[in-house]
Amino acid sequence: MKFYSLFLFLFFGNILNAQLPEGFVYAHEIIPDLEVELRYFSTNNFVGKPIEGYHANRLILTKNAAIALKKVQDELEDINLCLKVYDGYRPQTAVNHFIVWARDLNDTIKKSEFYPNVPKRNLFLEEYIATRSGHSKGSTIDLTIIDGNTGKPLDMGSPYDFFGEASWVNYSGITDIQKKNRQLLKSIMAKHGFRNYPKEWWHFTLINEPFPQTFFDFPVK
Ligand SMILES: C[C@@H](N)C(=O)N[C@H](C)C(=O)O
Ligand SMILES: [Zn+2]
Repeated sequence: MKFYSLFLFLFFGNILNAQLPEGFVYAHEIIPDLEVELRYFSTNNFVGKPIEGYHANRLILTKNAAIALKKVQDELEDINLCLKVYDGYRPQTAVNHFIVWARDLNDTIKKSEFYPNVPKRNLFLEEYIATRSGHSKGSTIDLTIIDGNTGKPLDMGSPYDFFGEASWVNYSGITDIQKKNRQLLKSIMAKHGFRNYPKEWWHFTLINEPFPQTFFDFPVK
């Protein structure tokens, strides 16, 4: 029976993955209980609109990144915590949408929420958003930790995609609990092969990423 289930999983898994480039998976195939809220598929992001290239709330990652992330999730579940992912593979089309949005300096509808202290014209310059993003290589993830019972995110001292010093990993103006939560995320991700981006506590890249030179541009659907 077990063999039969495995056969079905591999067979249908391969059909589902057929639209994805070799080496990519839907993260739920590897981590079925992963919480995913792709912010760029929604209006709850720094642009205030759904971002081009995102057609579904489906997390796509390289298979290597998904397997490593599963180990993080398993370890967190042992202490009644879980991961919540806000972004993973990001098509270049989406990055191009950010670039076009950034040129319109009059559109600051989400400034007070996401970048109150950084001039819009500096968001790329100060490296809060990249014109060629690691996300497009498929092994970079934006995520936080949530409570296993309530589903509430741990307090990280600043919200996801808050661009500014308060989101720098080593920012000193946060409480000890917030520092401890950031360190927990950073250390458990490091243990399973991910390095953190010092300006964003939520942004991690698999150190041995399989496509270090390739920026993909297939849609998220
Ligand atoms: C936009 C933000 N979530 C992010 O991922 N920033 C980094 C620098 C990127 O765009 O790759
Ligand atoms: Zn990121």
